[in-house]
Amino acid sequence: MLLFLEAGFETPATGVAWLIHIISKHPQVQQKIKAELMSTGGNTQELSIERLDSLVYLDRVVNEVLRLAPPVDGASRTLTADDCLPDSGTQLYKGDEVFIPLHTLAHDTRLWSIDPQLFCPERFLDEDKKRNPYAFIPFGSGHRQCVGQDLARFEMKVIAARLMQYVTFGDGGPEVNAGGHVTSLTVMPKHVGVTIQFD
Ligand code: HEM
Repeated sequence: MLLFLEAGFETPATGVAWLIHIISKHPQVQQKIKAELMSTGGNTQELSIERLDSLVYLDRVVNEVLRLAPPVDGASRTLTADDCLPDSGTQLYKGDEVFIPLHTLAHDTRLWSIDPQLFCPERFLDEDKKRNPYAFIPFGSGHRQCVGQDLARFEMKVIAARLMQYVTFGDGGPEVNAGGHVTSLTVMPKHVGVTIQFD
């Protein structure tokens, strides 16, 4: 239970902080989310499961936030048997700990067609749809992958949709909204300063 609280509290909160920081610098992305909300329900404020499911552009935005700024930057595995890496032939031994750099994979130019430094939700629709399956694993992979990932995506999507129904975020300027990062349990944005306009 404690693990669930520890693993499940800060992570989506960090994801939402990154989302607000990033979309504040991309007004056109906010306009597209708002347009999608209008086209799927007009002025109604209700966010049913069906309506949330139909917000496919918002899914791409959440994915792109998790790719550009993954709240967890790595996972690790301990080898239970000797093995070697397929391409390089590097020998690994039982008991070795291997670090899987989730952030690095998500920013490796060899694995992405569209510049991975760019915030581009459309990449999940276009060129990068057929990417290497391990290029984007913000919740890890395999049988120890994050058990809370559906809940986390749902939380981020509901919060983003609700916010976009009521407000538009503006960039608070190069210093207060400088981003950067600070690492504790998660990798959080260091400087988030946005303006909030009520629509
Ligand atoms: C954006 C939010 C989240 C991110 C980025 C995230 C990321 C991760 C990552 C990278 C791992 C390690 C996976 C691996 O080793 O392959 C993990 C494990 C875990 N996560 Fe999440 N997580 C998030 C939200 C949540 C939530 C909401 C919960 C629970 C309510 C949760 C519960 C757990 C648990 C219990 C584990 C350990 C699983 C195991 O060892 O079998 N996480 N998470």
